[in-house]
Amino acid sequence: MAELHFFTGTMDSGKSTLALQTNHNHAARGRQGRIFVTRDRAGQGRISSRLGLTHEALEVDADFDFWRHVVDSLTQGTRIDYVICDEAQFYTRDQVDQLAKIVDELQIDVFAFGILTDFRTELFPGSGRLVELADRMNVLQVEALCWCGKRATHNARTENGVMVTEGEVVVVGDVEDVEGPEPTSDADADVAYEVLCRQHHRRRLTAARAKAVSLAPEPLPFG
Ligand SMILES: Nc1ncnc2c1ncn2[C@@H]1O[C@H](COP(=O)(O)OP(=O)(O)O)[C@@H](O)[C@H]1O
Ligand SMILES: Cc1cn([C@H]2C[C@H](O)[C@@H](COP(=O)(O)O)O2)c(=O)[nH]c1=O
Repeated sequence: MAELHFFTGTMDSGKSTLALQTNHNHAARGRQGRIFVTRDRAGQGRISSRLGLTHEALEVDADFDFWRHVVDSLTQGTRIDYVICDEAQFYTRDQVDQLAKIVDELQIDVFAFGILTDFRTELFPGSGRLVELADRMNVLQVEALCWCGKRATHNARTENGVMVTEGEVVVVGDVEDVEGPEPTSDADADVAYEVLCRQHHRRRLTAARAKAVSLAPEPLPFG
């Protein structure tokens, strides 16, 4: 029986790597796959992993109809045994419904990969629908870590090095090196991401801020 699989984890937890490994393992056994992505950091029509692997993929926009695309391909005689979907958090709820229909009606396996929540800790619509519909939901085994050493569970956004909790939901970007940039006050905000444990996300305590706080001089013992 075909299944709808949803693999999730924070940013930088290895989802794109696993997507490309999954594709490799199926293709190595002669299965024919279709690979889809939307708004990868590497640009249009590519899946890229921080381990250096990249693969071309079909770019999905908000109007793309997975069901139509797969049915048309099959009608034209193209074989499709499985479908890989990266950055699935950006898909619409309707698109995730189409993926479920592909599994149920066409018996094609779908492997979707994406982050669960945005920088405000709210579910992305596509990920929410995947949680609702997936046959199997898998949390990545390679844990990304907060600067404190605990498992990172949340994706924080920084602008000019300062954590923010308001703004556009979709801003393509990457995780900074652990300490992050020095805070600046440029008009054009430099957007980056950092993975944190829940406690440090709640307290808005990024690696850079934790370092600044720990280096602050002790208050003088007045009075
Ligand atoms: N230089 C490196 N050496 C070993 N592993 C690395 C290196 N750089 C990145 N990685 C691994 O790649 C993971 C990120 O993979 P990626 O597929 O890009 O993540 P995601 O798609 O979840 O954002 C990191 O968690 C880490 O395990
Ligand atoms: C938290 C959050 C992330 N994004 C963007 C940033 C990246 O381009 C992708 C996640 O990619 P990854 O392969 O999992 O690292 O999502 C966003 O647009 N909005 C957010 O709130």
